Amino acid sequence: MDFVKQDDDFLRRLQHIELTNNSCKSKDPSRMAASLRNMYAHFVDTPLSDKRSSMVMICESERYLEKYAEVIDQMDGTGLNNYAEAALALCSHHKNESTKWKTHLTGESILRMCELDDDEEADSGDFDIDITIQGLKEKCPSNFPAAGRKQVTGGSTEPRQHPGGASLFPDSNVLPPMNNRVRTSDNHHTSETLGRRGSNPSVFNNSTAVQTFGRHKSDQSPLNSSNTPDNSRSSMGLLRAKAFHFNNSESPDNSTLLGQQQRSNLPYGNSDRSGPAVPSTRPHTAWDSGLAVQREERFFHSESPATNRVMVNAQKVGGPYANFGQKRKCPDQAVEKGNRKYPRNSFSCAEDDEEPYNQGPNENAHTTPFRTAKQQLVIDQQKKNNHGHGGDRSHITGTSYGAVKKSLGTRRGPASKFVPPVLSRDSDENDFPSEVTSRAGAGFKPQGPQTSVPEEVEDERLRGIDPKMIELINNEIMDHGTKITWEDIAGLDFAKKTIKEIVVWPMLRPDIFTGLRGPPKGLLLFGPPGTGKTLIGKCIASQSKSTFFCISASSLTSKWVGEGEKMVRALFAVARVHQPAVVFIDEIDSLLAQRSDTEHESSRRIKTEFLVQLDGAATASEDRILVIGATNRPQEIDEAARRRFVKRLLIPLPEAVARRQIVSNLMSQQHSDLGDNDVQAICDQTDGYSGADMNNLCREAALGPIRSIPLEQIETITSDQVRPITLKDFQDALLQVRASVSSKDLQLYEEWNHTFGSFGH
Ligand SMILES: Nc1ncnc2c1ncn2[C@@H]1O[C@H](COP(=O)(O)OP(=O)(O)OP(=O)(O)O)[C@@H](O)[C@H]1O
Repeated sequence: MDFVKQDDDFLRRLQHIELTNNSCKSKDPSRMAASLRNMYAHFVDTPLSDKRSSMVMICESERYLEKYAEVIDQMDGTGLNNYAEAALALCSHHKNESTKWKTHLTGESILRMCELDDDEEADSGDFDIDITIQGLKEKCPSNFPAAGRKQVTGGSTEPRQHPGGASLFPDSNVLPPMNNRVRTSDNHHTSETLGRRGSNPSVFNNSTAVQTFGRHKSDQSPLNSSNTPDNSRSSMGLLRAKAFHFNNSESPDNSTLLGQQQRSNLPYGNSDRSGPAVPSTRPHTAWDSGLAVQREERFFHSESPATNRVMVNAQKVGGPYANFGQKRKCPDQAVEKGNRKYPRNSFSCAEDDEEPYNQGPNENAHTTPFRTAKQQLVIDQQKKNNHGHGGDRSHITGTSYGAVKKSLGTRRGPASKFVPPVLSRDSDENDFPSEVTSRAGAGFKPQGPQTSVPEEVEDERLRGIDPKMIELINNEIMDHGTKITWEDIAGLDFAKKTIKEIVVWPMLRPDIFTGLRGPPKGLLLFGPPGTGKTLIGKCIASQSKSTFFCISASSLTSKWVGEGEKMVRALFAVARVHQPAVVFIDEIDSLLAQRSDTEHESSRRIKTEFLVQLDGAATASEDRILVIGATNRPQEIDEAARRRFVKRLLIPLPEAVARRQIVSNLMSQQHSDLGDNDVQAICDQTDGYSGADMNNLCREAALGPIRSIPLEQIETITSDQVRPITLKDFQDALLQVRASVSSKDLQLYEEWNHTFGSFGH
């Protein structure tokens, strides 16, 4: 930065910016407006004799500009925030929400930008651009050779000669189509003026080039503002992709110039040409960052008549994205019409065409409020989310309820797609995207904009329950996984038999199982982790044709602090509506832990509510709700709660037969050459493995054939060329996957089972 310090002029300008910044802090709108204009004029009016120094000036100025954004953003309705943000965007490449960005501009990137632009210019289509150099407006034919039309030496006012000898700019009033800009080679600045064809030439008393957009009316330079120190204005040659337009005219006519100009002269600005538009106030996207060419289009008007209209346009002049004062077009259209392909994320289709912020000043610029990039981002995000859910669900606050990601009662494993067989509202599903209905399952009724309250609210039993919670339960806690059969659960014969007798049959035939034969309302499954407790819960729901609600107790206590008991109440209420129902509560020990002095008040309330609900489910004989608690730490459960789980079943580690079944089941879905002896060998070596451990072992072994594929073939090899899984793969996998349950823990389960369990063997 030393060379900057030597640059007195630069320092003077920085000082001025600093002063201006201070005056901005006065928060006086009129003073601020004037200050900003002056600041901006200094900012722009730099004798850009050196690319690097101007670049550094931009970098140095950025923090002041960011301050502007902060100060001015607090002032709604002044329009000045546009100004600051636009100026900020000049430096920040749209990263004006961050304080830690670094400019993309480097000496190299700037030079590269010019070269790349040269290439792009050769490709771009025909369109018209007025060129103004030193007050001379000339024209260039679109078919003029690139080399010829790009170089204008010395900022000379002499028309550039066509290689063939003809003047490039024979007639300033008749402007045939041309491509792109003219660059002055002495100062490396770019002259880009998008003027209206046939209009009077704009006057720039400076040999540096200026990039402007719009018709220059009444011989006014677009920078000819009374508020600017002089009429000499030079653009930031480095940032030639951006244009700054100062216009002091109060003529209403001028307010419409820019949009008109743009439509008539730019390739996609023309109404009969379609193409993707600049993603206006969107955050910086990657598609153009390599060129360091950003596009920003924005109009804003000061409320003060004395305040100039300022246009900031970061379009690349004549580039394929050029669009100004024009609604954006869907990129698909562009593809259809043979234009360039653009990253879809950079654009919005359909509904975006309705967005006002991208319209020209003669359209809605006066009536639509300006949005900052951040605001626009939030709006876009909301739109995206709403679309993803098949309707307006904005009534669900993402921070509290209805988060897209399933956060409660999440369980892993294949059963996550269980479809409850009880509810059938298939007719509604057809109207919604498949991902919505599949995610929410049969019990889910997507809501359109008009129906903000779930239909269950209509139910008497849901009176007083927060509709948001109801929806959360429907979407997040009600499980809609795949159907589980008893055969899917290896081993555990005693547990399966007991459950069928005391739970499934009574739920299937409530008319027979009445009175003393009535099913227990609480079932406790305890045992080592990964032994299939959740699997059993899902199987019960599936086989008893019940709706399955699965929630993790720790979520209730930790995530829903202060609302946990409401959640419990809502959960049981919804379960009552969806009878027969199975409420599976994993890690129930964390919900029903024994009382202690350190127990948190909210935890105590949740526990109390849960026991009340459990009692209610038990006493209301007509209710067919089964509560299944699962735990790895049964000894921690409060004795009052334990009493309510009248059946307590140990779900032990799978025996050899069960392990064998697990391996066989999983391998049957894979290409393997395991014989019976191999499977037996695997079972012999996996004593003490849980069902989940066996699952992991098989997964690890299944990766063996993939690992043996040479790296260079991994992209091309077909699936039938992958070798089968062998015993060797399992032996390797056994080194990776160990048993997760200790024998000491097993002993504890056995003891507790012996004391409290419903053991039958
Ligand atoms: N008996 C079993 N038969 C088949 N697969 C099993 C069995 N036990 C466990 N698994 C496998 O292990 C995975 C985890 O099982 P599950 O979640 O039901 O265990 P869990 O006992 O509920 O575990 P945790 O106590 O940690 O919650 C299942 O998805 C399944 O793939």
